[in-house]
Amino acid sequence: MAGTGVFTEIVDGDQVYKYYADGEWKKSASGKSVSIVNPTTRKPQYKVQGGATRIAKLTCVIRFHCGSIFFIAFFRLVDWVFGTACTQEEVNKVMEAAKAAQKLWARTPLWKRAEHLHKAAAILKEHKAPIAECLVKEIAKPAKDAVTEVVRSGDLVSYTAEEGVRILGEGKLLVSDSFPGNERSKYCLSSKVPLGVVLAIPPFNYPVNLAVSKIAPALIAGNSLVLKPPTQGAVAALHMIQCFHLAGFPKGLISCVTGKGSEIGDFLTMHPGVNCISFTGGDTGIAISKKAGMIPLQMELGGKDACIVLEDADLDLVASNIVKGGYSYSGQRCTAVKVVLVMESVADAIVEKVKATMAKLSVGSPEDDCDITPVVSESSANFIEGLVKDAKEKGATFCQEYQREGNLIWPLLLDHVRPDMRIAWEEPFGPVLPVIRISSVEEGIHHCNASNFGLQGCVFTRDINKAILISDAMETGTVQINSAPARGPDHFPFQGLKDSGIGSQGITNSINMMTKIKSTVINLPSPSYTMG
Ligand SMILES: NC(=O)C1=CN([C@@H]2O[C@H](COP(=O)(O)OP(=O)(O)OC[C@H]3O[C@@H](n4cnc5c(N)ncnc54)[C@H](OP(=O)(O)O)[C@@H]3O)[C@@H](O)[C@H]2O)C=CC1
Ligand SMILES: O=C(O)C(O)COP(=O)(O)O
Repeated sequence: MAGTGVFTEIVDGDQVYKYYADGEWKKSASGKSVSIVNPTTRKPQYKVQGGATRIAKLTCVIRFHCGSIFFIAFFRLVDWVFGTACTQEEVNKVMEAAKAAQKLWARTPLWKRAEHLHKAAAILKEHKAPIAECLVKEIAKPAKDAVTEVVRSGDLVSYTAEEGVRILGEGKLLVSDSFPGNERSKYCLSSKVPLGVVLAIPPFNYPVNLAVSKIAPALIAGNSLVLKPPTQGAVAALHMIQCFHLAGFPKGLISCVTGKGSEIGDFLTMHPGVNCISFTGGDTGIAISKKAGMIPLQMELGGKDACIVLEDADLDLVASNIVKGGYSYSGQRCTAVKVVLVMESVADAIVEKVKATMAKLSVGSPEDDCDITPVVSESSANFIEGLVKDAKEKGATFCQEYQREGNLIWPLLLDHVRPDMRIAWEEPFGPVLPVIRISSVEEGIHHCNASNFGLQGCVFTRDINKAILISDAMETGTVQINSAPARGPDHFPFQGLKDSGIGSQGITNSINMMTKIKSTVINLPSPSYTMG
């Protein structure tokens, strides 16, 4: 059970989860806590260190009632000065400890770093049940998917350890005589060295998996790591961190500070002690990339993944992929199918097949492992409802009746969506999927490329030549042929173009991204040619 057994020390007597710094679980001097609301019951479930002060709450009231930018800015400033999440002093200490620990860790043999990671992976998997329980309660992830997230995370950590040993164990030797005008008198040895302190900020929908996808590459490459988990999902992340603690990593190497991103985020992302930021989330990432200093950034942001369906597609395969891709975890995946662009001649058939498959989806609580569960927050449900209302007003065809109870929204397919509707472009992050009927492949590609996002896309056709041409024309980081978009397997490259991100994830790419190249050049007194 969460917070018990090996996890007892991570929670205090008042049932507030502690933050993790310098190898210890601590209570913040802020003396405040933030409640994590269970999306299903809509009641407070857990508490973590940090939290909104009265002033922050007042800020919201004033924003609501008068909306004055001046008042908002003033109260935000007051709020910032008085501090609400883990305090700035605590963050400073975390950064100092991370810097010191990193110097020693970088001198730890690679195979030993890998051993630690393998140990953490095994502990993580051993404790999958309490961590999955947190995912169910904090983010309403269906019970089986919650367990899968933890197991997948353990596998990711182990694979990263193995991959790190392989790719970091290799360097390059360059010789000078390949460049015009040079003799073979210089040998350049280049290898990958750590960046320093990596700041990891994952989103609510994979608080464990998208945390370890940053933690493991950072650590195997010899960096230290500071995690700011999403508030919704923080308790699952703190349990995961305890697994790393139990694996015996040196003090200060890994830290986890909690508190609302809106309050603690700027201080963290602009902290001079941070040498790299790996962020996954929404538009916040765009703002961070403008504020962060001259450090490497890995940004995985939103998406509006298009599914282009040609006349010759296997329609049953298309329908099952649209339902899986559009509605898994209630559409709260950056890689969810977010718009279907189907050729008019097969549109009726596809819509009927999708409707029939959707009718089999169970709707209810994550504890019952339902397919469709409540979305993460009331504000998210309200946002989704706004998109649905807009589509209704503008004449979309509702394939099912719109239903909502609290944060639970029944899966909805909207047919005959047109480009003037918000749902054609915006990311609902919920179980609502628009269908746009197209009369040519070019029209589909044009819609896909007109989006400000460019994460993934997919195309369904039996003609591989057409599929390749379409894939090449789509401005997205990945195109799936005959399958719905997906990030995994986790060693595949994963990247977004345009507003969907900077850099590339995937185990190998993340390890490389969290290192820099260091060269040592040996200058010989006279040219030397092998076997010469
Ligand atoms: N491309 C990808 O791989 C993925 C993209 N996403 C995108 O993320 C969005 C939904 O996730 P969501 O968690 O709501 O995204 P957010 O961008 O709201 O939050 C992501 C993380 O950033 C933190 N944060 C918030 N404000 C700041 C700040 N000013 N500075 C630093 N950190 C901050 C959040 O903390 P807190 O929770 O405390 O606010 C959270 O940990 C969708 O747009 C989705 O498409 C989601 C998953 C994967
Ligand atoms: O966070 C997300 O939404 C992803 O990175 C998608 O992961 P998935 O394709 O494995 O669900």
